[in-house]
Amino acid sequence: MSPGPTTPEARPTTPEARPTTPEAMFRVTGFEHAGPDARITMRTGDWLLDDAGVPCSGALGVFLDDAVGHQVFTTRPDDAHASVTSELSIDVALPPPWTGPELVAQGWTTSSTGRGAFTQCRVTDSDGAIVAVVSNWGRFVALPPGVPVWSPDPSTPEPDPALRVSQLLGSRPERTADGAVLRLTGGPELANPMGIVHGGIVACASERTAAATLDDPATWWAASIRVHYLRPTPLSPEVELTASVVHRGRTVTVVRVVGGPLGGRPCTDATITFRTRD
Ligand SMILES: CC(C)(COP(=O)(O)OP(=O)(O)OC[C@H]1O[C@@H](n2cnc3c(N)ncnc32)[C@H](O)[C@@H]1OP(=O)(O)O)[C@@H](O)C(=O)NCCC(=O)NCCSC(=O)Cc1ccccc1
Repeated sequence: MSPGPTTPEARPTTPEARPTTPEAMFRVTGFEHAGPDARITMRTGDWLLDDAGVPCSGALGVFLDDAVGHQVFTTRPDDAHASVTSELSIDVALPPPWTGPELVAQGWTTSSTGRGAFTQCRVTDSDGAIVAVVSNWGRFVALPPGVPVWSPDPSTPEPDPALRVSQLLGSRPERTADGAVLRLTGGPELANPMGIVHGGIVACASERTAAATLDDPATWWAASIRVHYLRPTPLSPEVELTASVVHRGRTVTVVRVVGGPLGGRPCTDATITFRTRD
């Protein structure tokens, strides 16, 4: 069945009407490095909420991709190189909601080669409870001409704090006979500095698309999100994410989400595992 276009939202802008960034949308700040270790924070707020007002694991995508991705970036061989996420594994240890006002990711480099690094981080909430454990196979790539070396900009203005995940992504998934589909119309707010869709945005959109296949979403939470980034996801034409249910159990549901440009080759292949909230 071919779905119609998903419901578009107004594109998030900042109070100054400047385009925002994935980091500003999801309140990811405080990039700190001390030797081989990293510390990054995400404030909690409405940007963690789904349309029903329930916090969702996908909203952690940008934060967690940055936490492990920035760790790879800092080990790049020189300023002529950047890094990309090749495979991201997010294990969410604690069902949401998580205690705010902030979540803290502490990361490290587990191993590195000339091609990239395997990095990991552990995320805690403001009670000190472990929220997630994350791994990343990151790869060095030549920095495209004209792209400056990435430096997180804490001065980027943030959009309206009342905006929830689907409003920040700019669209909602639709359930289909086979699963669910989400179409990202793709603006600069979804991109990383290299102009491709941010890996954390793909992780978030994949989890949101997978959740749309659930019969009673409020009774489930995404306990793991694993994304293979097969090739860069371009911002245009629109990006289509298609979810299909691999297994629908009583307490565990596994959903596969494949993403890429509409009508084009797949760029990402994600597996999301939902568990019941009991
Ligand atoms: C490089 C590798 C990871 C591994 O590749 P392998 O499998 O060994 O390589 P293979 O040569 O077989 O090529 C396979 C396909 O890949 C394409 N391609 C390869 N190299 C390049 C290149 N340099 N540039 C452009 N395309 C390249 C290549 O043309 C081919 O596609 P085709 O068949 O022609 O259509 C690749 O899978 C890839 O780019 N994945 C996507 C990663 C991604 O988008 N991650 C998420 C965003 S990261 C993020 O947001 C984090 C962040 C946050 C904030 C700030 C900064 C960062």
